[in-house]
Amino acid sequence: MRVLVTGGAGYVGSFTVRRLLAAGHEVVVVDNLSTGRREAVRGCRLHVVDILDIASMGTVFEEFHPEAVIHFAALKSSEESLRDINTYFSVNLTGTQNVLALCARTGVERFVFSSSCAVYGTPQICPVDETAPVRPESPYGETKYLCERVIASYAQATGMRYANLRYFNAAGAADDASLGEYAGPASTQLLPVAIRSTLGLAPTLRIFGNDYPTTDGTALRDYIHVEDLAQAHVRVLEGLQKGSQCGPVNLGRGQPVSVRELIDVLHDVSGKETPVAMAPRRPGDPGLSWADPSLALSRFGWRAERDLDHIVRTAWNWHTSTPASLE
Ligand SMILES: O=c1ccn([C@@H]2O[C@H](COP(=O)(O)OP(=O)(O)O[C@H]3O[C@H](CO)[C@H](O)[C@H](O)[C@H]3O)[C@@H](O)[C@H]2O)c(=O)[nH]1
Repeated sequence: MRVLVTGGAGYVGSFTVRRLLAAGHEVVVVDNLSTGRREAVRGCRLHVVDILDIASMGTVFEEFHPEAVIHFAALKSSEESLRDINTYFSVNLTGTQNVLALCARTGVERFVFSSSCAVYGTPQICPVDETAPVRPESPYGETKYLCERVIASYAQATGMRYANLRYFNAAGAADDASLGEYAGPASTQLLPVAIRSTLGLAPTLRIFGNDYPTTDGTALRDYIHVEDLAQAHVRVLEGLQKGSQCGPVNLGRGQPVSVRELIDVLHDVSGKETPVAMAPRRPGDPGLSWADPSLALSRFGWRAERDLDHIVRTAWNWHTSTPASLE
């Protein structure tokens, strides 16, 4: 298949591109390199174009004539979105509308969207499945849900097949440390922040909240290895080709892990102590959020294969062997 990947120089995007190429697909990447890295794209063409620049995007679509689009390009911090609502709606929503308009114009048949568990906000029941009410708690989560709706409308009008993949907490790196996340000092994600503190590159790791209704009082999340996420994109894309049609699909391991547990595994992997201090809950953070991933298994035969130890070990190896990943 000819697959156009927006945001293919980013974290999950670059792993997905690598797997698409390995599966024999023809891939073109569009990325404005605002957070993505040129060096993360190997073996296919990279167009440095912004999804808000519809004229340049149109040229790429007309030259390449993709049969499928995987759309990653977006801003992804709930916290930042509270401070910059306009930019989030512009990049995430208007950007997605631009991509969809071009898909409709050029007859793209399959569309896979990078959505988020943020659409659920604080789930009332965990594990949360795709029938749960949608209640985003940040402009970021709101944009992801609105994009899902716009995609459904386009699909209804054009017959395009689609899937909205709701990721839980993406983490980890390649087994051979050849690819991973670039998590600069502004990153707020638990694992890179914890690794930074463990290496003495940042002050004490603050644990946001120890009064949640969990066994150790810290918040529960569903960490999923980036290679498993990448594999899911390829599986879903190929599944859509065979005729299955789908709206939202959770991508998680279905295993709740507390902040404390993750720090303990990091200790086992690194052999070092992570300096920690308790801090108040972070505003907007759900205490508990983990997936029921059974729909991805029944519809697409996909399930996560890598465990928490693998996630933490590959992240540690990547960040310690690639210091630029933390700069
Ligand atoms: O320094 C830190 C950073 C995080 N945490 C805790 O660790 C857990 C995970 O936090 P992350 O920031 O790693 O992840 P979130 O679950 O907050 O965010 C994830 O889900 C969001 C949607 O809700 C977005 O999709 C985001 O990109 C994705 O990383 C949370 O309980 C958080 O409070 C800490 O205790 N200390």
